[in-house]
Amino acid sequence: MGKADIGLVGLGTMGAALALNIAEKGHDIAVWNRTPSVTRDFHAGAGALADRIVPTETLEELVAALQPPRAIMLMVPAGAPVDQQIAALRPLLEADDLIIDAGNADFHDTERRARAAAEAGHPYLGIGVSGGEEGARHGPAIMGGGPRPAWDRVAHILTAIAADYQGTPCATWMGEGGAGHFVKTVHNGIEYADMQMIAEAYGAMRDGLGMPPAAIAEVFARWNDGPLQSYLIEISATVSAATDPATGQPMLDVILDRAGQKGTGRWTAIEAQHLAAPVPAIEAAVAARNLSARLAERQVGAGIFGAPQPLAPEALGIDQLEQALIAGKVLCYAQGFGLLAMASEAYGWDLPMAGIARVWRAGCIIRSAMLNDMAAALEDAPARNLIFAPDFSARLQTALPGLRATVATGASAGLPLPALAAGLGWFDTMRSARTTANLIQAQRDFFGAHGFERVDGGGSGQHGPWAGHGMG
Ligand SMILES: NC(=O)C1=CN([C@@H]2O[C@H](COP(=O)(O)OP(=O)(O)OC[C@H]3O[C@@H](n4cnc5c(N)ncnc54)[C@H](OP(=O)(O)O)[C@@H]3O)[C@@H](O)[C@H]2O)C=CC1
Ligand SMILES: O=C(CO)[C@H](O)[C@H](O)COP(=O)(O)O
Repeated sequence: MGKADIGLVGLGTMGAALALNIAEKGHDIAVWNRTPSVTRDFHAGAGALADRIVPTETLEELVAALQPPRAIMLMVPAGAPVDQQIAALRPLLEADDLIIDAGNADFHDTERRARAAAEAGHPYLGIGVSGGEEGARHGPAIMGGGPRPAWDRVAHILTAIAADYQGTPCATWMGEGGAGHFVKTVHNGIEYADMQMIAEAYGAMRDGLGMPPAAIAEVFARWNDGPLQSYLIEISATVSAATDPATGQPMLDVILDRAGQKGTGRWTAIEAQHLAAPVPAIEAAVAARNLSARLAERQVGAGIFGAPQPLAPEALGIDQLEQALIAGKVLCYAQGFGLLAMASEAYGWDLPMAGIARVWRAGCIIRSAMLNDMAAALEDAPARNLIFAPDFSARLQTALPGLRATVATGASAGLPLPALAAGLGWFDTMRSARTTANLIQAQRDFFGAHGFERVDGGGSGQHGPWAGHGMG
């Protein structure tokens, strides 16, 4: 073999799968891992693809194995490991050699690294890759960010390895700097909300309707044949049907209810707050993961206040729950796309809103039938709130009664449905031509002389007849 087309650092779950995918698509790849035995084992297990893979044990060997101008992809944990790898590689590289961070990253880090690279005259890309191990192996969704010429240099490899949606590769350049990692972050924020809402429907079936996992699995499988068709509903059916080999119990019943998180949902909520973008369903999903971690405290709460009340079978129908999830899904995607639109404007990215929906149609964790219709709606009017697109306002009109019934019934019984309820609260505010923020303004003016605008005009900075009564 001559020099390899691309290099990869980090042969963990994602890196190993991506390397095999790249080799399978006919590109020679040189790989390096911090722990050399991992590289050796990976190469030994690569089967027929081993011929296209160059295992290396030092970064010098990795660099020497690559065709200049080189391109090296990092697939290591976010944060310090990425900075460490850039610092270790840069002195070994030539000016035009390209480093690509393909892991998840806080987009502020990507912006900082991209700035430093640009100042030194080096190309740098931050790309979001979604799809988990299976996606990385057979076709992920790829959200690129950084200088367009750098993207163009590797686009033929990235589009070759990406998922394919009816002939269109799910790999798109999103914009300069940290745009790709920002889009991936919001993807994950939506992922959190989508997963949480599905988990809430599971909770309503398990704790409200007293259904066993096998029956819940059948419901998820049925929903996956309808408007909710998606990877997350599909895998919810699969995991609900699984049995624990050790105990013979339903697998879900032996898994502790404490959810992990690596930080991307939290980044979404933080960025939304920075931009004053309202994404309460995503924030509720992040909070739900944080609450899940407080197991001992929740057990004290259960002891004092008691468990949720079971529901009578006629209190909540499975069809109503399905409608609740359809509405919830539209609402959390509308919030996510709203955040992307605000970020696009604030950071001057000109994000391709419909293109984002198109990239998410296959390969990624949030892939679903609905995304194709979202792409069409965003194509029509990229900055419009998704719930105002005729297709989605019609879906909401149909599904909202189910969401209202689910949230109301759940609240009466004490079933926690924080993301569905937050989605509904956002919707009901979005449809209020007059909210109650006039009272907030009066309160602010009373205690802090902050001023307000009047409905009959006169500009900002007007005051109520309570001047001098304020405390603040
Ligand atoms: N798992 C998933 O579903 C997805 C993960 N991602 C992102 O991909 C990236 C990799 O994740 P994943 O493959 O799951 O992680 P793994 O934990 O499976 O692998 C991590 C890899 O990074 C290496 N590594 C860890 N720390 C350092 C360091 N300080 N310096 C150099 N190498 C280091 C490890 O090497 P060693 O063998 O020596 O420990 C290993 O090869 C992360 O950014 C993650 O957020 C993105 C999409 C999906
Ligand atoms: O990026 C991903 C999927 O898109 C990773 O699987 C990520 O780790 C998921 O986030 P978390 O670990 O916080 O649940």
